[in-house]
Amino acid sequence: MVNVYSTPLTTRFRGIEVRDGVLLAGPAGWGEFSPFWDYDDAESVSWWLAAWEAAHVGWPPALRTHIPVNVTVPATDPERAHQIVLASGGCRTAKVKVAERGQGVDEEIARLEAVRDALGLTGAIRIDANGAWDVETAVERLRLLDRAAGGLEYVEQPCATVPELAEVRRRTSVLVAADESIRRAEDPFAVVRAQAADIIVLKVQPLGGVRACLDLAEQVALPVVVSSALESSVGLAAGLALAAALPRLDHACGLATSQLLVRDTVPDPLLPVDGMIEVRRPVPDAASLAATDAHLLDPLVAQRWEQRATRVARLAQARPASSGETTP
Ligand SMILES: O=C(O)CCC(=O)C1=CC=C[C@@H](O)[C@@H]1C(=O)O
Ligand SMILES: [Mg+2]
Repeated sequence: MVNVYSTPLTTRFRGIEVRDGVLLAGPAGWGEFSPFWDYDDAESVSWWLAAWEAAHVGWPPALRTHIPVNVTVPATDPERAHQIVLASGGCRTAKVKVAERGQGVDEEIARLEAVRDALGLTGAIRIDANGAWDVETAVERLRLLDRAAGGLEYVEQPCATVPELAEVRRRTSVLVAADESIRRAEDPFAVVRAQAADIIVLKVQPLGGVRACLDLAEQVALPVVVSSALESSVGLAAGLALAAALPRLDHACGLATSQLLVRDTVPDPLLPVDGMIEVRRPVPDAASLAATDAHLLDPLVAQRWEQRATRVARLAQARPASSGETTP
């Protein structure tokens, strides 16, 4: 039986209210395999490779001991957004979700004003539209939201496609970060060729592991923000390992998302203190595994994960290995 975890989220995020996934223990430590349910088996192979690397290979040496992180503010009302920032463990950067279906610009402005109020004048605010805007909407919204925030550090994935990102980047002074255009792209270098981004967001699981991300960062040669895929602390540790191993790290990382989970899979979750998370690798124990055990909470979900992990592991084994890679 594999370890399947499940936990409610404190606030609805990315359209989901529960986070679940598989935890693997191997000779190098624990790994997490938790592709969102909208990723099919083929797209989930890179998530499997990241978990396999964590459990069987381990990560390159850390160059730093603490990583500055952003608090992640879901598309919630201003009062709650304010509270989330104040309760963030001293984060000096906030990433605020915008472009939520059913919400309008007034709600976004109110959210950003509340976040600025909670952060004070010196904090940084970034926003993430998850590709929801067309170019005209992006240019217009950025003008309003930049003002409401008292200055934006950057906008993450304002539009869906690379040409659109490039056009937004040309037409606004707000810096543009690429997320989905890197992690879900056939060709992550299209962003570079089109000069479509100032910053790239790297997520360890969708990009196939810490080493794969380090290689990508080297080749892309743009500033990097390491962000989570909303994992439990077992998966977050891989993001921290990447942030710690990057030769350069100029921005806070999106790794404080254990704060969005009602329960974590380890007794000592990766949470910020003074806006930084310590680079370490927490280990699940019997109590934390039992408290999040999907076999007890939702046996059907546990079964779906076991089947999914088996299918995706098979696909991972069947794929041709790239040169120098340790294969599962
Ligand atoms: O970057 C952060 O602050 C936290 C992670 C985060 O925002 C995301 C994690 C996983 C899925 C995404 O919808 C979302 C993102 O788009 O960056
Ligand atoms: Mg994003």
